[in-house]
Amino acid sequence: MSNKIIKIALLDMYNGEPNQGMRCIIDVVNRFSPVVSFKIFDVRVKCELPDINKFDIYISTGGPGNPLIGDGNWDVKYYEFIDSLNKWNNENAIKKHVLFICHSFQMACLHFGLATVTKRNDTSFGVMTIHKTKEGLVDPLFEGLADPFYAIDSRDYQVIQPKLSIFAKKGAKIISLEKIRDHIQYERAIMAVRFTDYFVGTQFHPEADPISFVSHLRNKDAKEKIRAMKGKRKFRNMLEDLLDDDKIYRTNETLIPNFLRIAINDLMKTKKMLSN
Ligand SMILES: NC(=O)CC[C@H](N)C(=O)O
Repeated sequence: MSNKIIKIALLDMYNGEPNQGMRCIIDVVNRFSPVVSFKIFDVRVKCELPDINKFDIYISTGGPGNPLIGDGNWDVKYYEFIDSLNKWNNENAIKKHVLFICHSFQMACLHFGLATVTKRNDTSFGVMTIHKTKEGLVDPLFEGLADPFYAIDSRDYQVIQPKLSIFAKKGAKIISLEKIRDHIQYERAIMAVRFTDYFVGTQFHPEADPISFVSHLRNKDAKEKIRAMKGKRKFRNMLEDLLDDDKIYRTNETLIPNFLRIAINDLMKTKKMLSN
């Protein structure tokens, strides 16, 4: 493995299915290539998980299917792995920073007992507005993003019914929420959680770039499905949103870079302190 100072593990949760997420995450991580190197772990197909002694930063991706169900093997190991990172952070000065995206975010919320995960009535797919909570307004993950900001959402499941007493007990915070939906009976889903100072997760896809979205829509069936779901006008508006500098481009250029910058600064500081 390379000698670059900071080592990143990418936990591929895509179960071998074609996706845009990995390419986008690698693209963002490569913007930090002077100081970081990365390695990919195929969690669901090969049950691969990194050795926590060897990596500083972890990005756990989105993925297909029901987040409540694993195969009894990779999911058990994955949860044990999260526990071992948490334990590490409680016992060591040099911290492990983790970003959980979409499927991984849902699994982390379940694992920490913070909320309920249910299937939505319909798929959520497209450019969405994401609303910061009061705590989200001051969270460094969102620095440089407006309120609301825009992100790509792609999911059938939702994290709802937060158990606020468990949030309080663990010091976790809801930092963003879904837009207010048309029908009043729907609760707004949780779109991002700060689990600890070092673990944070988003329901949406902060790695997505406009090209990845358009590539997805080159599949005719996918395109027709989304167009039928949204109606022609909303579909066209969504395509226009992709071109705006301050929407998907802004989120792609801001959120994961914030996460990485915060983690790298913290690691450099503590590693230097300990070597003095
Ligand atoms: N893009 C994703 O990671 C989707 C997460 C989950 N499989 C869902 O459908 O809600």
